[in-house]
Amino acid sequence: MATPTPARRPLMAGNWKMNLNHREANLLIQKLAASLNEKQLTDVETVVLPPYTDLRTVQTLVDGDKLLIGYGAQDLSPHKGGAYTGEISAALLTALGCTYVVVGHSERRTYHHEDDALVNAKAKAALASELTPIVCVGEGLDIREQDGQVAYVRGQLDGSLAGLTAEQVAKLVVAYEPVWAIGTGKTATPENAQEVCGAIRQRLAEVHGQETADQVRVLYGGSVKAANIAAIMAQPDVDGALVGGASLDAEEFAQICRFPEHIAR
Ligand SMILES: O=C(CO)COP(=O)(O)O
Repeated sequence: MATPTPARRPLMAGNWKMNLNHREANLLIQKLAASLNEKQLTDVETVVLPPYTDLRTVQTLVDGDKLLIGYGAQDLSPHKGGAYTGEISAALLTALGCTYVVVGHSERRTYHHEDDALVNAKAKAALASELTPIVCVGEGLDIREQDGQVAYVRGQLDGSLAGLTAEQVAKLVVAYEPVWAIGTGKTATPENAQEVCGAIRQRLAEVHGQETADQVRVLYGGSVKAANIAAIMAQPDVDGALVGGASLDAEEFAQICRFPEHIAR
């Protein structure tokens, strides 16, 4: 008899992007902590990804009040340290208690010309420091209009995860964020999300084996809100969400993290 697949714990990660200073971060974390009880924070892993300048504040709150809220950064340098003006290394992030880091967000790929090779180097730098990379992939509107999303995302995934062992892949998170759905209010349908998240898991299984693929959490991102999270989470290969705009409102993000209650209703 096949061993049952261990359940993947849902993960809701709030990408604040370039929003909220450290005082505003303080307020949002306090409100979030007040809106979610211990069971909710145990059932669904809740993570915030603030700007670098907020990380010390978030660390102080999380440590001081023993909050069950994880945190991390939105990017990191592929280099270990040294003369790289303006960059932040994995070691600087782990020193602040970060456990996650986003790599290859479409805004970095577009505005900073980051390619799969650089995303791959960043994922490796994160893993070498015990940080969990959230590796972002996703097609633009032109590719979606030609129905090329699956092939495109498979290519991005192969490039971004090149040279990683199955053991390393099992530890990371992949986020599927169709570029046309980011900040536009156009959410992919739950079926659109499942098609590509399922294809991501299938590709991971082809390269690293089914057992590894079954451990990887695959998130959907793009105009996720409290109103659409339950339908997205009902898809078998979607294990959570990478939330932008809606994560800046503590109550909205808390409602997203409480999605099992929306499903039960
Ligand atoms: O880019 C995103 C998260 O990383 C999605 O942003 P929105 O939720 O604002 O569409």
